[in-house]
Amino acid sequence: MEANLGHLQYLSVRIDSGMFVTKPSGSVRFLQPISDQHKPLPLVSAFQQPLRLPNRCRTVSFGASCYRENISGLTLETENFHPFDKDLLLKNKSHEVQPHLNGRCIYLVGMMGSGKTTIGKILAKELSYTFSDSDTLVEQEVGGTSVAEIFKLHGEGFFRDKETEVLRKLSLMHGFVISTGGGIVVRPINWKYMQKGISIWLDVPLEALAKRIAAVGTDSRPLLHHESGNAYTKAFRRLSILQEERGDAYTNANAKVCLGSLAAKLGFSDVCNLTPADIALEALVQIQTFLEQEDGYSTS
Ligand SMILES: Nc1ncnc2c1ncn2[C@@H]1O[C@H](COP(=O)(O)OP(=O)(O)O)[C@@H](O)[C@H]1O
Ligand SMILES: O=C(O)C1=C[C@@H](OP(=O)(O)O)[C@@H](O)[C@H](O)C1
Repeated sequence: MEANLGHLQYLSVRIDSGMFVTKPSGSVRFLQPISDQHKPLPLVSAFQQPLRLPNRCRTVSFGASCYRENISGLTLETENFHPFDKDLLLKNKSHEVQPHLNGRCIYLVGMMGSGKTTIGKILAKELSYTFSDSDTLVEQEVGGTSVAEIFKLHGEGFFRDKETEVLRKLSLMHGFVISTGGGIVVRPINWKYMQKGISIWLDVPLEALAKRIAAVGTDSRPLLHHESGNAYTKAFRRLSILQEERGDAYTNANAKVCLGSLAAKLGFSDVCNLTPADIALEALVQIQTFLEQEDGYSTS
């Protein structure tokens, strides 16, 4: 059962206060079916209002006004809850999605700095999958040589061949969340391997990518390392060119998390306000939508 949280809402339902959490879309989600077995309070009305705190943490105050009719006269009780627990939301969503994956691997694709590693690790933990990183596997294949060194010593073509070989091996595996290198999308053969699993594109605005990369430096990302200028400007300039060159290769992914749309949905003016947990949750929602379309299953 869901009720929209966009405005002050009045509900007229019988609920047990321990049975709901809020969804990032701004709706209330009941964790269990509501039934008389749970001995709920006879709830006459309830209201809730999303609050924006100065530290950007979203919380929801849920006021419940309950009239108990079994006592002589009416008793009014009002409580406030803070049910916005992202860990719980993530856990619930991954429990919903996990059985429908049938062990299929999840491939995260996106530009450098889009958060494939950060989000991939969260997804792997929540889905009880193993996290892997295609760049790390390439480095291992080349005797522990870093990606930057591989580019310097052998060139990009050599790196791309190793990347494809690593992907071929991964495509035979089950139960992995894989953070891929940003350029993996350019070779059609790589898509053939990724189609064994489910691919999800983290679509992040260039400004945010450049900010993140400027913060950590370009040493480990050889394709961004030549330009002059300050770290943000050179990252932004080079990322724009790469994005242009890659065209719409990322759109081959089965599902997409668009950070711009997600921020708007959650009421943020800037994608920088989105936490990795927000993004991981949205990734699971998008994977679920893909699976529903693919298999016709529904969790609702
Ligand atoms: N949602 C986020 N908000 C802020 N910084 C992030 C977010 N996701 C990732 N980062 C930071 O951006 C940088 C690149 O992230 P990473 O996960 O390594 O990206 P990728 O694997 O796609 O290259 C890291 O320093 C990481 O901490
Ligand atoms: O976009 C690219 O072509 C690359 C992205 C890098 O991975 P990340 O996306 O993990 O930074 C790495 O594979 C290599 O530096 C090339």
